[in-house]
Amino acid sequence: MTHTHPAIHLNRAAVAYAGRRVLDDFSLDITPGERVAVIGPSGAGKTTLFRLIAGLVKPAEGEAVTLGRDTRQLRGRALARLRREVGFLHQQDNLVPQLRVVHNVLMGRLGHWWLPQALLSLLWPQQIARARAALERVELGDKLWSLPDELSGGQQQRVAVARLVVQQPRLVLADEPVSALDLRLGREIITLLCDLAIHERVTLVVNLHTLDLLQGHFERVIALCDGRLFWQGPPEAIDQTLLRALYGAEYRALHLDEVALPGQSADTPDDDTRA
Ligand SMILES: Nc1ncnc2c1ncn2[C@@H]1O[C@H](COP(=O)(O)OP(=O)(O)OP(=O)(O)O)[C@@H](O)[C@H]1O
Repeated sequence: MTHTHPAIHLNRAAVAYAGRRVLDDFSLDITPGERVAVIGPSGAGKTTLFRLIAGLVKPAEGEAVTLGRDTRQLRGRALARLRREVGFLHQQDNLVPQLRVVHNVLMGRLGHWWLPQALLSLLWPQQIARARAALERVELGDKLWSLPDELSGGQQQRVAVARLVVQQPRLVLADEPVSALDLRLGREIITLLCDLAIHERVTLVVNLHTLDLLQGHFERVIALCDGRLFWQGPPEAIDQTLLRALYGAEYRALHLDEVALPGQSADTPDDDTRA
């Protein structure tokens, strides 16, 4: 199926909390299947941007259209349909600790099931083969019956990716999905997300604090500062001058001068360079 409209269309959108604007005059188009990283200093509005795209907050001004639906108009069933088509991945707490991995993965199907099937699945998981296949894709096929607490942080994030696999969303919004992981594990998760985006033609938007992971994964980077679009372009165009201007006082504290940027091929780690 071809989608003629952009996956995300923001037109001069503004978001305010208690009268204070935290996103302003924000225009952005993201095409279906595009892989985009969102960067910027603390408090720049990155999470708010994700909430706007997901329809969790409405624009105070301008418009926000996600997967062809104007989020200002969305209620009831239309909102539920959008939720089914948008997959989320957070920094942590993606899994329900009381539920075994198989149930957590199959929660990705909840939006597709009728209530009786969802309830039945809690007693005896429906579509175990589907859950197992998704877990094998993230190399956790042997953890079907484990509890989340029995898994490492990296494994828990991979289970959350397996849940996205069974959900089959058209758009994945990943808000700091690797901030709690070390660089190697973070790279694994970003690679899995990008593989999902490439093979299933899912649009992927990732709020990324670990700038070393821009290398080889994303087609476009969007930089936010003070609630506005500060810069956008290909990862290779990012240099230290841009990072210093974008992050200001945080530049040194975050050791951004040590980041391996995509444009500095001599210093970049040996990594997957598909994009
Ligand atoms: N629910 C809320 N009520 C009031 N203010 C909020 C709320 N959520 C966020 N803010 C404020 O909006 C601004 C943008 O916050 P947001 O979480 O979008 O930034 P961010 O770029 O994701 O930051 P970080 O990288 O630190 O997570 C901040 O000043 C924040 O304090």
